[in-house]
Amino acid sequence: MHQDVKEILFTEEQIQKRVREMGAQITADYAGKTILLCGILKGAVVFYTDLARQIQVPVKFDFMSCSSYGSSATSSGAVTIRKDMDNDVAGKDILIVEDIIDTGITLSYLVPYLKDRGANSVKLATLLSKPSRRQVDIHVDYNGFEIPDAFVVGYGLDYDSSYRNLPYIGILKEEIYTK
Ligand SMILES: O=P(O)(O)OC[C@H]1O[C@H](OP(=O)(O)OP(=O)(O)O)[C@H](O)[C@@H]1O
Ligand code: HPA
Ligand SMILES: [Mg+2]
Repeated sequence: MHQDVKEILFTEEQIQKRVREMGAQITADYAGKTILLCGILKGAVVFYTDLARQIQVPVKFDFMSCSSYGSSATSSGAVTIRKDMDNDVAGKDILIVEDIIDTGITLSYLVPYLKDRGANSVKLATLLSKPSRRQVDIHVDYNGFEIPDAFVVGYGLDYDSSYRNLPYIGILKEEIYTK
């Protein structure tokens, strides 16, 4: 285990099992359709590539970049779009893929943004959810795990751009982000 990690919440095996279940559910729900998978850079990348390979209806890949955390452990509250999708979203069935929903500020900004541009449907797949921290009420269609109010890293999730490549999800030691 990495020395900055206090506790492992989900092992590689537990994550893979849950991602397979989510892929099966999405495959069943989208039968006969093509999904435009919109990954939110950068945290979602690891989950995105695993989830996409568990979905058995046609998918197209696309990404957006919009950041609110920067190099902090708390949300700035302001969402800025750094990179938009390349595809025209009108008439498409979009599945937004996120690593985590925390305050809900990022997703509550993105969903109306895409719906207003004429998407046929916009659904959400998040690997993690921290319900105790929610500031905006938002419906998540597919969620992997609910987690307690702790800052987590690994499997794509970072603190100040580090730890994204850890294969598990762990709680970061408080002394790392309070110093
Ligand atoms: O529900 P919220 O409180 O809005 O938090 C969730 C968002 O914060 C993180 O992104 P971040 O801004 O850290 O960018 P990153 O994915 O590049 O790390 C995470 O990947 C989500 O996009
Ligand atoms: O717990 C978290 N870890 C990493 N990034 C995050 N963005 C929102 N919450 C978190
Ligand atoms: Mg981040």
